[in-house]
Amino acid sequence: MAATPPRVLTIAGSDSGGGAGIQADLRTLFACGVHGMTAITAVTVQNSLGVTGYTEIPPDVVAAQIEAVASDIGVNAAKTGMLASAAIIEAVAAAVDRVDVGPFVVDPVAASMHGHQLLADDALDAVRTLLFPRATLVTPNLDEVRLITGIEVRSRADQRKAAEALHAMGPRWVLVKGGHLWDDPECLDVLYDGAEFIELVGPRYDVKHTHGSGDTLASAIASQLARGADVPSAVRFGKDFIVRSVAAAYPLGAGVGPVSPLWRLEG
Ligand SMILES: Nc1ncnc2c1ncn2[C@@H]1O[C@H](COP(=O)(O)OP(=O)(O)OP(=O)(O)O)[C@@H](O)[C@H]1O
Ligand SMILES: Cc1ncc(CO)c(N)n1
Repeated sequence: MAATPPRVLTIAGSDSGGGAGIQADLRTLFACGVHGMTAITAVTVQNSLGVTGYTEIPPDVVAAQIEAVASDIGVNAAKTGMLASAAIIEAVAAAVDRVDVGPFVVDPVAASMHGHQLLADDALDAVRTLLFPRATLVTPNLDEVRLITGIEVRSRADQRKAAEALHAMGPRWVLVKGGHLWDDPECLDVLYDGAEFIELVGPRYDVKHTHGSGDTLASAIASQLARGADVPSAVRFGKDFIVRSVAAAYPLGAGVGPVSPLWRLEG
């Protein structure tokens, strides 16, 4: 019998195309050698061309999934993805107050990469006031930064300004991802704890297939937090992991294919 691996809970939506959401999270957690568990918040109808609809899971069922795994299996770290509505965010915040989920990574997913909305407009305030103060780390992309802070990031200096504004909302650490800073020849993610900026620089690959990159990064980070790593070490691991996963991305369907953690399982 093998030892029980670290356990990570993802609180997120299902992507029927298998590229992002819960499916990307479980794939990444598996490749990172931890046990993945799920609290599903919504079921999206999605393929490589985009999202054509979704249905939300009742908030009490989302909370019950979190409590069921925490009370029996135990959670060494948790991450959130698509949360869909203010009511689901309220249920998640209340649940993580009731049970111990360990370090809590909040990826404030607002839209799919095709621009389809995955979070109700009136849920932004709940993200700011209920999720961020509970977060060990928040990992917004630049569109989410604009929605949450009103700051339009156009440069690396703007990324730092945005990190300060986000940190003032209460998370312990902020990671402002620079994937959408299209003019930057590199992909720079800025990590901030209220005192020090840490720059994580990676190559920018000229690939179309980057579906699920945010989910893969946040799950890889959570896998290391579950092993007891500190946040800068976990984020450095995550950055290396996503760079290799973008390099291993593959085409799928007629649209955008997923990044892939399969490189970690090969040879
Ligand atoms: N073309 C690329 N080449 C290398 N790294 C990339 C590329 N695009 C994004 N990344 C990296 O992937 C991670 C996710 O970044 P991004 O800003 O794209 O997040 P996201 O928009 O939340 O992702 P998603 O595509 O899942 O919505 C970051 O570490 C970013 O630097
Ligand atoms: C379910 C789901 N979560 C997250 C994203 C963002 O990548 C997506 N496209 N779909």
